[in-house]
Amino acid sequence: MTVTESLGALEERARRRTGTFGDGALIVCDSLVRIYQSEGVEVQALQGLDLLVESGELVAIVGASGSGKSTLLAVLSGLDVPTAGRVRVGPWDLMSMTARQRVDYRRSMVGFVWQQTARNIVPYLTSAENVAFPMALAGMPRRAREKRAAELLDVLGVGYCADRRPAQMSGGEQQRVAIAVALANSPEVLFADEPTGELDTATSHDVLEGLRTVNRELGTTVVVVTHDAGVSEHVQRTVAIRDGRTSSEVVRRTHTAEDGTESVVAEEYAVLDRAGRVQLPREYRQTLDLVGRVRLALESSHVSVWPDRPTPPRGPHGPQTRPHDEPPAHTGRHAAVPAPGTTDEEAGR
Ligand SMILES: Nc1ncnc2c1ncn2[C@@H]1O[C@H](COP(=O)(O)OP(=O)(O)OP(=O)(O)O)[C@@H](O)[C@H]1O
Repeated sequence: MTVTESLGALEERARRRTGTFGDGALIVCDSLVRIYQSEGVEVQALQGLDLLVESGELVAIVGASGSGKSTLLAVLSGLDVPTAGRVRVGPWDLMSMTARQRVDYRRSMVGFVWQQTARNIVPYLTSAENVAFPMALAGMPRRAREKRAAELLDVLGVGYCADRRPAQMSGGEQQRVAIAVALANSPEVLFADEPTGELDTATSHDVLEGLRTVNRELGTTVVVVTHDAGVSEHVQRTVAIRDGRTSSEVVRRTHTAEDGTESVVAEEYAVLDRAGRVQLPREYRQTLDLVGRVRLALESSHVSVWPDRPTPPRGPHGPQTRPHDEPPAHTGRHAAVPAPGTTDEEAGR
């Protein structure tokens, strides 16, 4: 098959592609924008953020202070409404929910663990009573809620804390009890906002492992927002947010060698957003001196990016074959970035 034929086949496939962004995903954030007005100044906390989370995933969202993590979680938890975009969690459209639906969503679909333990658990109740409390509000009979509270505390490895009040437990134990409280009414999704923010490294490890156990054993989808760089060891996928957009992802997979030995392989990806934008890592840009504009070339299996430097003349006296480190001659498939004529409207934004 020639390169031209193969590109034609790719283009035909692209034309046939249908469906809405995020079909089938449990959580869909599509071009989310959140603008705050503060003393006459506009702050764009989310700048067209795209994110998909599948049912059953354990995902960490990381990013520097101010990158938009808490804003995203406030939107996903139904506490805040974005300025523009589309956001759906399961069957719930978070852009158009009524106040009543928002309460139902927060009671039945999602659970929360916050950084401040005092926000998660009531100080004068024991751990077992704390976990049973949301079940009592939901009308579950006493025996059933006592049984479920004991089971959840066991799953989180804090069964021995059942009769203790928060002041009689360490910060890590309190956060694991908080996870059990959040799971009391069997939410499909658990959101955790900096759950290890006030903990030391060893205790943080226990809390993150608690989230992993919940994901594995109860099948709950977990989204954890954190500064904690060590989090990627505990999750399948780490999504990095920069300037209110997803910028890169690290995916961890278990690789089984021919002799049966298993190892975990972490691969880093750049994120291609809905408008086709991708952020090149700084070290790539510096190494190849990519500044201002670059040339793109569509190949049969990949896209290459070339520095914008003059290429040697071609023709009867020029090189007949293309050296390995030069872009191919212009075929109409090259473009400066952004691609000429590609407006935001055309990109569907
Ligand atoms: N209520 C608000 N009013 C005005 N600006 C806000 C408000 N909330 C957040 N911002 C701004 O939006 C941007 C994103 O904030 P956000 O709290 O989402 O970031 P973050 O990544 O969670 O940061 P941190 O890790 O420090 O909590 C920041 O510039 C912040 O100052």
